[in-house]
Formats: sequence, structure tokens, C-alpha cells
Amino acid sequence: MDPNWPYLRGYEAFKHVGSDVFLTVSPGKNHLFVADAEVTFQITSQRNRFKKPIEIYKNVDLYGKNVVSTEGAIWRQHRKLTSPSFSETNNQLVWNETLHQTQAMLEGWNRHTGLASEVAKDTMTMTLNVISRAGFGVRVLWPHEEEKEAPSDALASTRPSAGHTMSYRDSISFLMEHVIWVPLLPDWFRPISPWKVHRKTHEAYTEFGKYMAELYEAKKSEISAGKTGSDGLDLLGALVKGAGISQQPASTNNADPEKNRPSQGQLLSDSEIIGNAFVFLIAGHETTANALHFSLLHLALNPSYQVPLQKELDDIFGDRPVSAWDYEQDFPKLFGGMAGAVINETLRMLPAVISIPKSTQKGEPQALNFDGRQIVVPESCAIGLCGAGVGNNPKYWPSGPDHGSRMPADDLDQFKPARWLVDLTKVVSSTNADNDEPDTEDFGGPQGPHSAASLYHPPRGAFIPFSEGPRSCLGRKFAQAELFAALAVIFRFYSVELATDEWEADEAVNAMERGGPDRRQVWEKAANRANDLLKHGMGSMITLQMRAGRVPLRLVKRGEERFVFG
Ligand code: HEM
Repeated sequence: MDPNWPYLRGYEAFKHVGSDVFLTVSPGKNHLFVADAEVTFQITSQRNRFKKPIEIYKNVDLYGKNVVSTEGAIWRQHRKLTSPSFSETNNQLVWNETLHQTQAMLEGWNRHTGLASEVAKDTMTMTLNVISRAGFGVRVLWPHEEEKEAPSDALASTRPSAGHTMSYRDSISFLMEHVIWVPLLPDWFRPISPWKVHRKTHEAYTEFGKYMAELYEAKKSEISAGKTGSDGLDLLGALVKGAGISQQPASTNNADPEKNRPSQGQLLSDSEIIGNAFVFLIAGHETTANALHFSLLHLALNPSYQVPLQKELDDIFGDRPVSAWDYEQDFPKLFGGMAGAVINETLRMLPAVISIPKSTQKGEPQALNFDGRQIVVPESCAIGLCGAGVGNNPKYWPSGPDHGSRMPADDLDQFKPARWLVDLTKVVSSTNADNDEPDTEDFGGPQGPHSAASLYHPPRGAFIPFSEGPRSCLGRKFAQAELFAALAVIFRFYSVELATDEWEADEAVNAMERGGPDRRQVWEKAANRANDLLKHGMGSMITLQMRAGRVPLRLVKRGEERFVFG
């Protein structure tokens, strides 16, 4: 079975089997796959019966144990101490940094007359820069920014800081791109490997570890001096503050057993603090970059949705300059309108984690209610909660030509943000509405619903891009603040089009009749390629990405769109 089938086949696989839950049996392991909201909800809300298979998360323990890679009482402790870092103060910092970083990204694109030939790469850089600032307090500059202004902070520079062989920026970006080699190869082999990529990954891993230890020391001093930075507390700062950290220096030696033990009065050890800070990077970087990349792509493929989005941005921001855009005032409006619908629709179709893993334990089969009867999940069974399966299950989504009916889904495979903007009074209540009661225990994390009250409200368990229940994503609001701020900056001033350079030169396109058949033909070639890549060129290593090619885009000033068809 292709491991990418939960995305590539989506709900089709369940339709084929004839059930929204099915079990595959093999000598090695049994697997339960789920595209049913009620079953998903039962599994995600009962974390002691359906545990996270933490053995598959060892790879994220590069610098220390953390909230992603632990279970049971240890996870509770991590969750309790890490969740307060994801505060509204931090979301504000995310918002402000994203406004800055998106403008810088667009400046780079405009240097090439609006051509964004590496959208996937640039959105990765953009989100890495945002998390560097909001996670560690370090502002990273784009190369074209550094040409204009000298970096104010040694860590922002392209040159290595004192005592380092690699710059902070290079170490973090190289490590993020090649992180998979760290757990795959033994420590002793990486530095002597005949392959340069292994040696450089080792260097980036060591160097970034040293940078994190230095940042950690700096945070400890700042916090004991009563400082939190002028524009809000970053995640690492909040972690240090919340974990009652003393002034003992942190060890930079990954093998040092002392750093795995918290000192007196300290609630997490040094390595756990750094391990958590690093896991925020891993969990929050690629996921958010992909969501931005895919929403831009879908909007370029569906330009008719850009018009109401831009109209909404005009209404929200009026003639206020970007520097006056305000998280508290503007975020809720974006969350509840077309921007929210665009992001939700992107995540419904392209969930970053294509199969959220859960499991039953040895000797502990578990019962579940499914379709009015009880089913039993065998012991030691792997479980995959299929986001694209349940996200395309016609039981739960307004679909069909009028977006109001619950009749057979004929458009769930299409990008239609309008399905989130249906007249809520006309939507038949969902089969799973009873599950909407809140969890009784508070496990921390972002407050408020996954989607705005003004948008379509699928039953719990039907929309799971951020998972559900006690182990749902801690960075959901961080990601939403970032995604909405980025979309707002881009579409307030520009439209985004498919670049057609590969098929026709700009001059030739400009000479074609506006809205005419020749222009349409050129656009369709680009659209067919993009749609094909979105359907067949995707794969997941850590998160779902476009792997078989790239789709260049072009930024054009509003009103100067080249591909407008009646
Ligand atoms: C669009 C962006 C994002 C998506 C789609 C996403 C998705 C998810 C999903 C599906 C999970 C559950 C994974 C599992 O159970 O195996 C998760 C957990 C988590 N996410 Fe996110 N995430 C996003 C952004 C972020 C950001 C920006 C951060 C931090 C800055 C973050 C931090 C975390 C953490 C710490 C967990 C583990 C929570 C726990 O186990 O208690 N995520 N995320």
C-alpha cells in the first residue's frame, strides 16, 4: 500500500471498502483507518485508552524529551508547562512579525517583476523567520534586507557569531531541511560520512544546539533581571519563566547526563526546555509553510475567490497602513470571514498530517461506537485518523451546486471556500452534534473553537487538521495568526496568478486579447499542470508537501490581473 494513500485516495478508499472505518490485518501489525467523525472524536477524547504511539516520535527528541514525544504523566507535565507559552501576547508577536516577514518576502518577489518561482521554498523561509522571532526572539533578515541594513543582532547576520562555524540563520535553515539525517545516522558517523550533506547536517545540528543553549542562557538572565523584551514574550522566554529556571548555566553537551535532570525548584530540565523549544520549530514550521503555500496555489487556481477576499480586506483595513494593523481588532474579523474560509478549506483538503497516529496497548482491546453498534479494536493495533478521508466524507459537509444541500458530494474534491460561508440557518444539523460538549478537563492550549462561529461548523471529529481533544495542536492559534496576517498582506495589495512563462513569454501573453481564448489556453496549460501536481505529485515525509514538481506564481498589482475570464 502506498503510504501516501490517506491523501492520494482520500475518502475514495473508504467508499471503495464500503465503510468509514476499516481494519487491515497483517502478521506484523493490525491497522485501523478512520474517516468517521464520531469514531475520531471518541478516540481523540479518550487519550488513556487510545495512546499516541510515541516510539514513532523518537526522531523529534534531538535535543531533549518534549510535549510531542511523551505520553502519560510525563506528557501531562510537559503539556502543563508548555501550553501557557502559547499566549495571546505571543500570538500578537506572531502577527506583527508575519506582517514584517510577508512584506519582505513580497519585496523579494517584486525584484523579479512579481515572479515567485520558488513559492514552496520562500514560504518555508518566511515561516522559519516568523518562528525564529516568536519562538526564540531572534529577528532573521532576508538576503535582500541585509543588503540594505546591517543586522542589529549578531544572530541575524549571514556570518557566524563568535565561537561558531555557521551562522544562526544557516544552521537553523539547513537543519530544518535535512533534519531527517540526524536520527537516521549515528552521532559518530555523521561527521566522517563520505557524503557532504551528512557532514553539514551534523555541523548544523551541533551549531544550532550551541545557539539554543546561548539563547537559553540569555533568556535566563533577562528573566531574572525582570525583562521580557519590548514587544512581547517569545515561546522560549515564556518556557523559561514558567518552568522556574534557576541561574545555573545550561550544558551544551548533548551527552551530558546532568542536563537531563532538573535542578532544585526547576520543573523541567535544561534539555527538556531546549527539547520543547526545538519541537515547536519542528511542529510549527513546515506545517504552517505548507498551509500558506497551498492556499496561495488554490487561490491562483480559483481567482474568483480572490475578489471577495480582497473586498473583505478593504473593508477590514480601509486605508490604514500595515504598521497600524492590529491583532486584537483585526484577527477575529479575518477568522470569521473569507480569509478563515480559505484557510479552513485548504486544511480540509490538504491536512499537514495525513494520518494522525493513535494506538491500543498490548492486552487492552478497546470498544468504540460506530454507526449505532459497538465495534472492538484489537490490542496492539495501530490507528490512523485520516483527515482527508473525514474531510471529504459527504456525511459532514455542505456540498453540491448550492453548497447548502447534504446530498451526494460532487464537489468535495474541489476548493470551494464558499462551503464554509453557507447560510447556517439552512444547514441540516450534523449527525454528531451531540459530541459538541466541551472537555471537562483543561489540558491547556489555544482557547476557542478551531473555526469561527460565523462559519460552517462541522461535527466534532470531521475537521481535524489540528487533531482534536487533549493532544490537539498547541500552536493552532499561532498558525492561524500567521496565516491570516500573511494572506492579508498579500491580497490587500496584490492578486496572485499562475505564472505561465514556461508556455508563453510575457510579451506574447500581453499581445493576446484580454479574456480571450488564446490567453485562456495558456492559463489552462499552467492550471492543468498545477492540478495534476496537487493530485498526483504529493507525498508526506513529516508533513504533506508537493514533491514531484513546483508551481511558480506571479504577483500582480490589483487591477492589473492578466487572466480574467468572464
Ligand atoms: C497549519 C499549521 C499546523 C498544523 C496543520 C498542525 C497540526 C498538528 C497536528 C495534526 C497535531 C497532532 C499530531 C499528533 O497527534 O501526532 C499537532 C500537534 C502539535 N503541534 Fe501543531 N500544527 C500546526 C502548527 C503548529 C505550530 C505553529 C506550532 C508551534 C509553534 C505547533 C505545535 C504543536 C505541538 C507542540 C503539538 C503537540 C501537542 C501535544 O502532543 O500535546 N503546531 N499539530
